[in-house]
Amino acid sequence: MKYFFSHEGYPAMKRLAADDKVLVGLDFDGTLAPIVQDPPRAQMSVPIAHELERLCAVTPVAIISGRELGDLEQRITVRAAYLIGNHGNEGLAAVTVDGGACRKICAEWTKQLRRMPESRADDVFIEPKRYMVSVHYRLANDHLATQQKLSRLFGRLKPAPRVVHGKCVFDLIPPGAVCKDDTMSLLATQTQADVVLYVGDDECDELVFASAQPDWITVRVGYWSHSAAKYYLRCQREVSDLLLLLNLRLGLAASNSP
Ligand SMILES: O=P(O)(O)OC[C@H]1O[C@H](O[C@H]2O[C@H](CO)[C@@H](O)[C@H](O)[C@H]2O)[C@H](O)[C@@H](O)[C@@H]1O
Repeated sequence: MKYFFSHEGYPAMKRLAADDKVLVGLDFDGTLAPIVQDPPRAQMSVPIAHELERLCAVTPVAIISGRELGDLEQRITVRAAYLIGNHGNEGLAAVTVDGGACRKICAEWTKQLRRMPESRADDVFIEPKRYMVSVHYRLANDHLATQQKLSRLFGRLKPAPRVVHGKCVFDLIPPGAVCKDDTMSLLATQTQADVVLYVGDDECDELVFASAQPDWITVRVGYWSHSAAKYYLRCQREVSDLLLLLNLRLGLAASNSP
């Protein structure tokens, strides 16, 4: 993994030029918004919101989140080409998932989990969504022990979920539902982009990094030695610098100057 804002990141920056069609994929929590203890309080900083608005005006931007679409819409007030919830299961016409079946499975998992005494702890929060169930444990004192306890519970769920581990959260994905890797690859084909850039920070985003085409520019927020991303940013605050750079490269700054 190379630091994006270094001479090693320069070839990637150079590819982000105004005469190419650049598709920008962005994750929300941990990327556009800093991680906070209380999920409803997550929001973009003013510089990030400002740069994102400018970027959306010049190039197709896809914001892909594990959040529900309605939740995401309240946090993203700019007009992005694609606003996608539940990792891709909401907001993208090309994804044809059986919503009714997913909802039934998620409701069933929620019921099963709520019946298990181990998941009723105050420090575990079950967030049922339409296309998946998220189980949060940020408030737990012992993260490792809680992770292990929850993983054992998930092994008892019927039907068996696909489990994706985020930041102090497990996403339980029903059979047949898509994840961010499927979503990004679909978008790259659909938009016929010359250059694809994807920025994210957790395990769902690692699925995109790992399945990316060799020429995609993949950027992880926060260094992790096992990451499949080519580049990293040191911290979430650097996302605004990346967006600013994109806006400069894509020519918006020039066209806005008096
Ligand atoms: O795909 P993302 O946009 O990264 O969404 C993934 C999950 O993000 C949210 O949870 C995470 O952020 C919270 C606020 O910072 C934090 O408290 C939590 O511990 C993180 O896991 C969101 O609440 C989930 O619904 C998303 O699935």
